[in-house]
This record gives sequence, C-alpha cells and structure tokens, in this order.
Amino acid sequence: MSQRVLLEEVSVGYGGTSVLDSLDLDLPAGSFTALLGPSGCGKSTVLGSVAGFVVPDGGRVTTGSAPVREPGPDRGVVFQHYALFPWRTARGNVEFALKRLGLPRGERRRRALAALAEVGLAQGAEKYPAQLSGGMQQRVALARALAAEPEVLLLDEPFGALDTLTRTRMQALLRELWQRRGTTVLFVTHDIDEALALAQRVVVLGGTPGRVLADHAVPEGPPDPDLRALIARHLHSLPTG
Ligand SMILES: Nc1ncnc2c1ncn2[C@@H]1O[C@H](COP(=O)(O)OP(=O)(O)OP(=O)(O)O)[C@@H](O)[C@H]1O
Repeated sequence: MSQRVLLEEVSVGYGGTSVLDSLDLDLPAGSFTALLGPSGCGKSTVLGSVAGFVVPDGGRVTTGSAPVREPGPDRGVVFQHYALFPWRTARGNVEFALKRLGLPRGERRRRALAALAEVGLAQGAEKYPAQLSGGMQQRVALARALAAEPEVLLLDEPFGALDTLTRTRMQALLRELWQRRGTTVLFVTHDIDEALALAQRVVVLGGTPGRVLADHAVPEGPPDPDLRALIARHLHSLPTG
C-alpha cells in the first residue's frame, strides 16, 4: 500500500524566521524521491511537516485524501540517530513501536520478527542495541518503521553516520524494500551521489526561505554524469547554512 503525499503552499517559520515559504511538492503514490540541499535549507522541516512533527503556519499537507495533523502509523520515520531503547532487544524495540496500533501481543511479536527478517536481522532479534553494529542498529530502526506497514516512508539522512561499505549495503536494502513494498519514499540527504543512486527523482531545495530550485527525474540504469553535473551546479550555487 502507498499514498500520494501532497504539500500545497506550505509555510513554516521558527521564531519569526521563515524557513519554508509557500512550498509545493507532489509525491505520487509509490514514488521514491530524494530531497537534496545544503545544511539548514529546510529539508528536515519538509520531512517533519509530512511526518506531523512540524505544524505548518500556512498551507496544507495531505497523504492520500487525509490532512496531516499529527504523527501516525501510516507514516514511518527513520532518522540518522537510531533512537533505540538500549534496555530493549531489537525485537522489543520493534514491538514497542507497534503498541500504538493496539495489536495483540502475539501479533506484535509476529510482525516484529517478520520485519527484522525482512531487513536481514532475523539472527539478531534477541540482541540489545549495544550488541549490534551501527548498520545493524539502523536495520532495527528500518524494521521498526516498516513493521507498522506504513504507506509512506520518511528517511532523514538515515545512513549519514555509517561507514561507506555499510552505507552502500543499506542503500541496496532500502531500494529492495521499496521495490518489494511499493511504499512512497521521501529520502532527505545532502549527498548527491546517494540521491542519484537511490531515487527516481531528485528535488533540490535551497535558498532562504527554502524553495524547490530544481526537480529532475533520474533515469534507470547507469549513473548519468551530465545529470550529476547539472544537479551539482544547482547545489554549488547555493550558500551553505
Ligand atoms: N525547532 C526549531 N526551532 C528553531 N529553529 C529551527 C528548528 N528546527 C529547525 N530550525 C532552523 O530552521 C532551518 C532549517 O532547518 P532544517 O533542519 O529543516 O534544515 P535541513 O536542510 O534539514 O538541515 P540539515 O541538513 O543541517 O539537517 C535552520 O536554520 C534551523 O536552524
């Protein structure tokens, strides 16, 4: 299952400073979009307004036909910092996140184990975060987001703290999960190569307040150096935050 995500004229300010001003963004159901831009341009604010963590001052955010008012299980979120409970096992962390769905204990357990298996962590289900590598902890965070079977998956620089090899593996896993599940994905990054490796579409956000400066479809197949150069030019013309 997946849902279209629509931001219409979304404005957000913090303490009188405008971060997003009348931003429009349309993410078709089942699409994979990377939101790319320099630090501080408002990428996390866009993601937060879809997640329901940020309440815009103006405009509308909808998933499917439902207006976003608060966080909900239809939208799974993964951050750079895994935010796992250290005193719960991998399975316990995923089960805990399912409590808000009101599922019976047996069903929570079944779903948690299935999600951990889906991210390749069946063997680590009974381990505590401290016993898991960074990549494994991020797999738990991904399983936690997926176990609720969200229609939209929101990822905020999820692989930013991982070493290069683990990061490449996690990117491949995410692509595979997206292809299998067909969830609508919004992936925030400031890494152009990560955006191009993963997404079907790259949206460049920049300026103060943040706005969409470029919007490119990414063709299937080997990386296109011309497209990379074009996006890099947009990025490098921007001041960094
Ligand atoms: N809760 C908040 N209160 C005040 N200012 C905030 C808050 N959240 C974000 N900001 C400011 O809003 C601007 C945009 O922040 P945001 O985190 O959305 O950008 P970003 O592009 O995701 O940055 P980064 O890549 O560094 O995470 C920044 O100037 C930031 O300092």
